[in-house]
Amino acid sequence: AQEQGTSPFPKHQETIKMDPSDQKFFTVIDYVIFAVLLAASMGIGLYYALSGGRQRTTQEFLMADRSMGCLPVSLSLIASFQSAVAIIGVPAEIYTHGTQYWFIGCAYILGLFIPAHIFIPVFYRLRVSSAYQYLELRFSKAVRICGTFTFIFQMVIYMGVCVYTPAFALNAVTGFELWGTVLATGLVCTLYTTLGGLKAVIWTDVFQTVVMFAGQLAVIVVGVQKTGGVADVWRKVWEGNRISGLDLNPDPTERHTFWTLGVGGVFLMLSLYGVNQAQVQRYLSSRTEKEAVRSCYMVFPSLQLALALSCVMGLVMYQEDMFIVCFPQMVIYFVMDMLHGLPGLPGLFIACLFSAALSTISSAFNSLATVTMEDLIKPQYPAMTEARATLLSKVLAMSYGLLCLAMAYLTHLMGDSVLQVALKIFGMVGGPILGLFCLGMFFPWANSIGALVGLCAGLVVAFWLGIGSILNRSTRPLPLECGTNATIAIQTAFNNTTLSQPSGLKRFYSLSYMWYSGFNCTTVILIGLIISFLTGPTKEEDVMPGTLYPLLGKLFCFLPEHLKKKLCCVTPLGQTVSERIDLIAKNLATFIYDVFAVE
Ligand SMILES: O=C(O)CCCC[C@@H]1SC[C@@H]2NC(=O)N[C@@H]21
Ligand code: NA
Repeated sequence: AQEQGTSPFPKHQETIKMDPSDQKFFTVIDYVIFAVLLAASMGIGLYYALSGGRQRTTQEFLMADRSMGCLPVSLSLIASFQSAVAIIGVPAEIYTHGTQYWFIGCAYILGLFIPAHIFIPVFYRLRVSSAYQYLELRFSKAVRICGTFTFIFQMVIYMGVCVYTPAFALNAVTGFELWGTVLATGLVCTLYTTLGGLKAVIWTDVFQTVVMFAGQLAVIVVGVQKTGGVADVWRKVWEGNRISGLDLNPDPTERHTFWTLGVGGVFLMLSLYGVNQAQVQRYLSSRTEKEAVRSCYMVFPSLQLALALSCVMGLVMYQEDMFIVCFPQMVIYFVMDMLHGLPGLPGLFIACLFSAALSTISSAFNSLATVTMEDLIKPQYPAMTEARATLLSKVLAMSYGLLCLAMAYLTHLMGDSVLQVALKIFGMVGGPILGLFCLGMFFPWANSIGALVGLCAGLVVAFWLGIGSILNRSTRPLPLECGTNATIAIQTAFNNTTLSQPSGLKRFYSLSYMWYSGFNCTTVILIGLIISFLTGPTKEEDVMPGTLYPLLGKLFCFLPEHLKKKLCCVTPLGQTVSERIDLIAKNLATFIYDVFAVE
């Protein structure tokens, strides 16, 4: 095959393992492009380490001096949760299950509108550095600590998946050195995050997002051009009935429908773009609240573009009639097959893959260092000097970097579809955290005990559901196209035996993973409210001003005033904390004056 200059991949190959000896994939220029990506990221890190305040304060290292504009913040918001998992996992999803997943784009409307008008104003006016400080202001220190540890748990696992995915996929197809890549990526990322702080993380995210879009676009252009044009791609895709229509099936155990993606996806988006520290930190690093809201709006078009690029990539792949086993590596297999012989393009795609990974794990490192510093260490050592605090933050970023490499190895053992693993993590852990914040912001009666018990119960139910679904996975048949002729025969036989509709607990376990965020968020709120009412609900006037959002007041705006007053809080969000404190101080002063004056 090499002689004829055709693709080095045999067609209809049963196994995908390529002979790693033929390193013909990468010419020198490809390695150069990959090296340039790492060097440029490193350069930005060094620039911010040696310029501005030279990262001497935690305000600069962790909050970028709250001086950022909406453009870099919005691109950084995209990059934080658009990793190699999406670049590899979404095309694989479209290839194997059709375009149903694209409907998650409908969740982006409310998924960004609600953060822009509810979560950002509350967090911004409280002038916190970490989202979990809100939990202490609204509830208690214990709730804040539990929220922080839950977030750390979620991001550490997610980081491992993000580092491991590109390296493992590349190694499986091209023999690209696995642990060398994991080490190189992890170290470069740890270095520029530790040296340059949030400013470096945001500006490398901007650069890496551009590389990410460029790489995906290149693959699509070459793919369409090789097929002979858009019309041919469309015809093949249509014939292979990859274009799935609007599936309005209300069954919550149906994996992907308009409801699980369009509605369940809203809760997933809120858990990420509403209350996840990585995103909240970016909102808080904006120079004004308006700038933060604008950056949230600007995320919408770029997120739709990112979704469209990865979905179209899955469709372009489909025109190849190669039957290969479906797993994340297949995308690399397809891309390497297609870009073969075009010097520089395989390198560009590798750079795209690692840009996606680097931009996500650097955001994870930085947000983990921030919450560890702000929520766990500073409250214990209030007298710590700024210099020591900044040094400690850098040590934390470094240690999270090394921990992430260890997590990468753990991912090796997971094996599920990486997109599913990532979304399940968000659902199982991000969902309860979202519930905790909603409990605090929308329900004034919620108290600390209710919040604590609600969070713990929510996590227990979430893990019961998540692990139960893995253990009880009725070996759902792989879609037909993903196998060789032999497996297709078996699948057809299997499909004919109508799967007995699971009942009871089995039905619970087969809940679509896209509903995990919504389900777990609701569990935390319900249990939190029940416990709060049982242990004495908080009175609205006792709640720290600025930590409530009158959602219920707005939802029930049609109710008569006296009912509304009783039923839900109507504290106008407009009052900033300082105004409310002044009001309380003035009332207190008058009260004291009255007392003594009488004397
Ligand atoms: O790419 C990843 O690392 C995680 C998978 C995508 C996470 C969610 S899906 C909806 C939203 N759109 C994105 O691009 N990321 C988030
Ligand atoms: Na990313």
